[in-house]
Amino acid sequence: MTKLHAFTVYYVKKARNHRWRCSDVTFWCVDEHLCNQWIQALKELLEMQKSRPKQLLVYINPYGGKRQGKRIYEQKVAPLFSLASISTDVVITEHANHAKDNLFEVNIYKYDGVVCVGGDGMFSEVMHGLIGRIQKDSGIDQNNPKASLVQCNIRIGIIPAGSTDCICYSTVGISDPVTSALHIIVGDCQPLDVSSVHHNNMFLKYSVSLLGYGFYGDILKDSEKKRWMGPMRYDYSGFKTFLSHHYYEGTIAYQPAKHTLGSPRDKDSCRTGCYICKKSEQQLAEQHKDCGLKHEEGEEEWKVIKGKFLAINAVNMSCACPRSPKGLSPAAHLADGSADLILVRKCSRFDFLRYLVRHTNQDDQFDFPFVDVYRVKSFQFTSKLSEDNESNVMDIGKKRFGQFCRDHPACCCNIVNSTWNCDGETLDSSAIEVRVHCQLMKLFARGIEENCKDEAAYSQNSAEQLL
Ligand SMILES: CCCCCCCCCCCCC/C=C/[C@@H](O)[C@H](COP(=O)(O)O)NC(C)=O
Ligand SMILES: Nc1ncnc2c1ncn2[C@@H]1O[C@H](COP(=O)(O)OP(=O)(O)O)[C@@H](O)[C@H]1O
Ligand SMILES: [Ca+2]
Repeated sequence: MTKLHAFTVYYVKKARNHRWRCSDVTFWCVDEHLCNQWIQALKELLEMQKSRPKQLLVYINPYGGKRQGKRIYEQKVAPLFSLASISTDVVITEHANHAKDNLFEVNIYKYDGVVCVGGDGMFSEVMHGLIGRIQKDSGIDQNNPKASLVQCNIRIGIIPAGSTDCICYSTVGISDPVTSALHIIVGDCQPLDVSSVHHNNMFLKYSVSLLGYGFYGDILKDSEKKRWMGPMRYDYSGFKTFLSHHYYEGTIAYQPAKHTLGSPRDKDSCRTGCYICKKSEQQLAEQHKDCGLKHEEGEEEWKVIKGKFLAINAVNMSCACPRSPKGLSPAAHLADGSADLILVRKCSRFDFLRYLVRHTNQDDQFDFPFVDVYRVKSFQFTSKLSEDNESNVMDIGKKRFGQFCRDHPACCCNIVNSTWNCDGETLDSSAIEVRVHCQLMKLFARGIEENCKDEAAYSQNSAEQLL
């Protein structure tokens, strides 16, 4: 009978398996003044949330994964952004490198973040654009492998719409567009280590997830020809590569990561608020403070390993994905300034299969005599082919390996090199120099949250956050 006044509050509701959903509740009352007071108070509270983005630059790869990027963004993400009063500039990419090139042209500083809708390859492109742009604007030469790179404070949000979506899964705990959109809206921030990859004093790429030679390099190379198959191409090429059972000879030199507290065989993994990553953040801040007195990194010890390898994988994060929920290195940290270097030596097909299967169950994939894992802050790799030509792996910077393969007689090229898979894109050189840059960039994420024991009680209590 009486006139009612109302307002609706939208909030995040946590569901199972790290999934977030948007829910709403409407409040009614008869007193108009009281209702307005509530609205005003809530608006002021929201205004105080300084970490929430107001303006975003969005890149959509319409051809990633199952080619659903545009639909996913328009139907699931854009309505949430507008509900949260976020304004967006949207670019639908027309070709590879469109997003990357665009980031060198636009005024990136007017945005609170960049969103990429696509897979790991698309994320990689946006990250290269953003990190490259910041270095350019700061006068840093990316070709110098020893350069101290400038941290990028413009956060990247990943709306998963690719094939593997390992970076999203490893930083959020699930590949789900709505969950990722909500992490962007509430303004989460997760720092991330980035590896730089050089060859011969020339910058090649950055990597945040997997740098893989041998098995994962060969899968990627074969699967690129099968793009029309969509995400299935990795199963097809994976099976084919497994049967081919190629191994590669080479030398690895690495510098152990002595600054971090963890080890790759730890039972605990990196979770929201991880103290090992916090410790690295403190060390980084101290380094920035007394940068004049910085100790020479190059002086520290190098360990050298020669051998025949089925796979060489360097991962900056666990690389968990729906295919392997605990990932390639379950105890790797998102932001500790180190990478886990996994060496799988020549072994039988059966043993290699046992190793692969352990990525999908609870057994320890490092507990094999032919698998070694090291936590490193930098490493170099040279294949046997290049080595025969040039001798000292420690001096790869001075030499010109690229020349060798092209000039080599065709007859030997069957036993040649594999290629590096760098976050889902192939590299042209096999000889590379890699260095981990602690927390070089930031994501709209908070790492994987600890599983709650009582999920039912959880969703009723503190788990809700105002939109
Ligand atoms: C019985 C056999 C079991 C096989 C389990 C093997 C574990 C699979 C672990 C995959 C780790 C993938 C790391 C992520 C790589 C992506 O950057 C890349 C590119 O992803 P994108 O296509 O851009 O989404 N994907 C691949 C397969 O190379
Ligand atoms: N419009 C486009 N046309 C063709 N390729 C594109 C386009 N936009 C982006 N790309 C490239 O597609 C590659 C793969 O995209 P990604 O979104 O990672 O999908 P997937 O996970 O299926 O590999 C990226 O390396 C990116 O550079
Ligand atoms: Ca790391």
